[in-house]
Amino acid sequence: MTVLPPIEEKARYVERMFAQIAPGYDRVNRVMTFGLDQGWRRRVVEYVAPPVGGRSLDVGTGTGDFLPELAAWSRDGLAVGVDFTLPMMVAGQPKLDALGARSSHFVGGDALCLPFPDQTFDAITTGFVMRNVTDIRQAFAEMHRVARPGAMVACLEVARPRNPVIRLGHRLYFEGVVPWIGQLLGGDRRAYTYLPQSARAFPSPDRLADLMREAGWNYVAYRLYGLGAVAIHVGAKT
Ligand SMILES: C[S@@+](CC[C@H](N)C(=O)[O-])C[C@H]1O[C@@H](n2cnc3c(N)ncnc32)[C@H](O)[C@@H]1O
Repeated sequence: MTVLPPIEEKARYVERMFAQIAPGYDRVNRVMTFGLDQGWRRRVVEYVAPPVGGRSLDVGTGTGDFLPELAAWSRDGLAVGVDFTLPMMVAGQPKLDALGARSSHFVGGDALCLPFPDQTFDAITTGFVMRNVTDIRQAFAEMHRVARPGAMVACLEVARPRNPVIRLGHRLYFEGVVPWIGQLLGGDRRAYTYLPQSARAFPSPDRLADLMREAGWNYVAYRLYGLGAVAIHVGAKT
């Protein structure tokens, strides 16, 4: 049975879902990915290489898992996480407090209409967000608008392994086990049923690369990680 909402209800559905799972979100992520998710995020930040003193942006930041790494790279610069689900950012606030950095901030806002002027950021990241937006091309176009010339974007998202055996194992795990992990550790089976279903409906890595190009990004390329279960796409604003 599908739990995917109709497109016109998707944004509201997504916001409500993440508000509900916010307190257990990080815990479920670590368990569900066997602790690999933080390594993938570090790799994403390496790809965009925020310059010292520069400004970086994480779109759909959730609990702000990218922000400590972005802040570490830009040191006395600025790291901003934008999201439209307030409880996710509230759950992540202790991470920013622990940084003790005045230069990391959460901002409420929509990825499809970012609340920043043109050419503001030197580096842009986004992780596990594009599956949830109603218009992927528009989200990448907004990132392109707020990027300075020379800035890089990197996008971490789920993918479906190409090897048929791994693909089958991945499907059994993702569709059979993950919802139960979500129920046990996050208290919400439905949200973790949405996850594999939204992943199935998500464009292939090649198609996602095309959408980035159509949104204005140049030198778009991607690499697969986690036996092909996730992809990191990168692009540059020239
Ligand atoms: C799966 S979480 C990912 C959080 C974080 N990026 C990470 O790596 O863990 C997806 C996040 O995207 C946010 N999101 C989805 N659509 C959005 C939109 N249109 N504008 C802003 N945030 C959005 C959700 O609120 C949620 O916090």
